[in-house]
Formats: sequence, structure tokens, C-alpha cells
Amino acid sequence: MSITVIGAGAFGTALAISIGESATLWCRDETHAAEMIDHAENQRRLPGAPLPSGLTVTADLSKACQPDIILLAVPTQKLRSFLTENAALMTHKKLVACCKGIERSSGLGPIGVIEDCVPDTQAAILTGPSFAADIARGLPTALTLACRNEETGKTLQAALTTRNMRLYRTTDTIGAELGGALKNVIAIACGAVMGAKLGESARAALMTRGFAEMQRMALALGAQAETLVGLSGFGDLALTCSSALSRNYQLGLALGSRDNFDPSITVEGAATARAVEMQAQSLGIDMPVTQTVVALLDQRLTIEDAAAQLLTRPLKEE
Ligand SMILES: NC(=O)C1=CN([C@@H]2O[C@H](COP(=O)(O)OP(=O)(O)OC[C@H]3O[C@@H](n4cnc5c(N)ncnc54)[C@H](O)[C@@H]3O)[C@@H](O)[C@H]2O)C=CC1
Ligand SMILES: O=C(CO)COP(=O)(O)O
Repeated sequence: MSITVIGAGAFGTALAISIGESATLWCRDETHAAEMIDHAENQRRLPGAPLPSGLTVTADLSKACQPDIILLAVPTQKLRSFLTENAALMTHKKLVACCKGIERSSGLGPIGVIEDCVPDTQAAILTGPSFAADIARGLPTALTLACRNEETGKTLQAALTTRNMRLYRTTDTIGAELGGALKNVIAIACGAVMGAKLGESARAALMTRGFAEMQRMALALGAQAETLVGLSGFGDLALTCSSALSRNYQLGLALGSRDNFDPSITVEGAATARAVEMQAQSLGIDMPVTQTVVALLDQRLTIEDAAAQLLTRPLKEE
């Protein structure tokens, strides 16, 4: 079955590599597309990962959008502008969000954004613990494919499972979206703890209390508890909070150690933290770790003050 991947970033390229010769990889920049074809590699975004010989790389969007299944691997905050501009090409397709975040302007997850921009579509999300570099190297990974329509979910699960990506299926799109979005915020917090050398015990505490607030928010918005303890929630939280390969964790490390961080790097958790903080406030949900991350990002709090603030909150039951 032919499949198109929109977005020749690290993740889109890795997905296209794993899908192999039935994949078309669309890149918005013609020069970049030509470079990828010449070098059989995406040297800008995923160096060291050869593109399989049958993989089609193109900058021609109408050519790329022929297949019925389209994977959208652009950052969450860019998804709306891409879809708004190109909605006509996306209508009646099966659109699979391959991004993790909450849109800052609307508070919607990727599926909500897709449904807003392309009403005649069946939207799904592919999420879970998986670094682009691991997928591209053929290392084993397991992800969640969430789609409200069970039949479409089964079709996508079968079409997108590859020899190194094992897909589990759920109809709980809210849980899958929120798990992937919220874990990035907690990963920033964990990176900050490690960057400030506050210790692994502190990181484990933050991961656990961060997971508690992920669950509070997700359940309040209608997610199923089982989804949060699955690959898209706990699974991705564990990966992202413990690996220096994660860009969200790297941003946290930089905040904690007061180092500079390249603002061009895709870090979904920063915008998501702000979107989630606002939503939590309006819903009356207690999310102290997320609030602290926003304060650190805005430089309203030092890491030392942040730790002191979290440690001196009123004592409570677990
Ligand atoms: N890199 C990774 O290991 C993983 C990334 N993801 C998710 O994948 C999503 C994308 O991340 P990466 O590929 O890593 O980022 P990236 O920064 O490597 O690539 C982003 C891509 O989106 C394209 N893009 C940006 N704005 C666009 C627009 N308006 N229209 C069309 N294309 C646009 C860029 O040209 C670039 O090719 C994020 O939501 C991330 O959380 C998920 C799992 C693993
Ligand atoms: O989502 C990811 C792994 O599952 C990638 O995390 P980063 O976006 O923090 O690099």
C-alpha cells in the first residue's frame, strides 16, 4: 500500500525509511529534496541513515498526495498552517498525525487541528516511545496508533506496521494525544533537574508526580486510564525523561545548567507547557510541575527556587 510522509524532518524521514519502498517523502524545500535524492540520505535532519533505494523523495505536493494514507510529520504548532494551505489535497484521505503536542492558539491536539482544517477526513495519531534515530537504524520499537473509527484504525495499524515498528491500536485518541504531548513537558522538568545536578532521586520523584498530573489532566478531558499507562503515556514518559537523545530533555538540561539552547531545534514541550497551563487553570486542575516548567521557560524562577517551591507545597496524600 503506498503511503506518503509529509515533512522531511528527523521523524518523517525515519518513518519513510522504515516503511521503505512503498513510501513517498515530501519535503517543502526543493533544494533539500534534491540533496536527499543525490546523497540518498537526509544529511540535514537525520545524518547517517541511508534512504532505501525504492523510496520516493519529492517537493511536489500534489504528486505526493496521491496515496490514501498520509502521515503528517510536521511540528504541532505548524500543522494548522500546513493543512489550511493544502486542505484540498488532504480531503477524503486517512490523515495520521505524527506529532506530539497541544496547539497553543486553540488548546487542541493534532487530531482536533486536522478535523478543524480538513473536515472530510478520518484522522488518527501515531505516537509512543521511539527516537527517529532508532527507527531509522532498524532498531525495534512499539508505538500506539489511535483512531476513533475502529475499522480505519485496523487498516492503518496493518499498513503502518513494519519489520521494526510494532503498532498497538486504540480508539482512545484523547488519551494517546495527551500522553504524547504532556510527557514532553515533564521531560523538560527532568532535564532541568539533571542539568542542575539535583540528583536521580529528584528526577524519579518528578517523573512520578509529573505522571500523576498527566493523568489528572487526561482523565478530566475524557481519556481512558489504561491509555495513560500504555506506550503513548508512561512508555514515552520513561524514554523521554531518561535519555539525552530527547530534545525536550536537552532543553531542560540547558535550563538547569544555565546553558544556551538553539531555538531552531524542535521542542514540542515548550509551547505545549503554556497551552496546558492555561487549560489547567480554566479547568481548575492542579499541575504544579507544568506551572514550574512555564516559569522556568519564562525565566520567572531559578531552578533552585523551583525546587524549593515544589518541596514546600502543602503536604498531601499520594
Ligand atoms: N525526532 C524524533 O525522534 C521524534 C519526533 N516526533 C515528533 O515528530 C514531530 C516532528 O519532529 P521532527 O521530525 O523530529 O522535527 P524536525 O525539526 O526534525 O522536522 C520538522 C519538519 O517539519 C517541517 N515543517 C515545519 N513547518 C512546516 C510547515 N509549515 N509546512 C510544512 N513542513 C513544515 C520542517 O521543514 C522539517 O522538515 C514532532 O511533533 C515530534 O514530537 C515523534 C517521535 C520521535
Ligand atoms: O517523542 C520522542 C520520543 O518518543 C522524541 O522526543 P524529543 O522530541 O524530545 O526529541
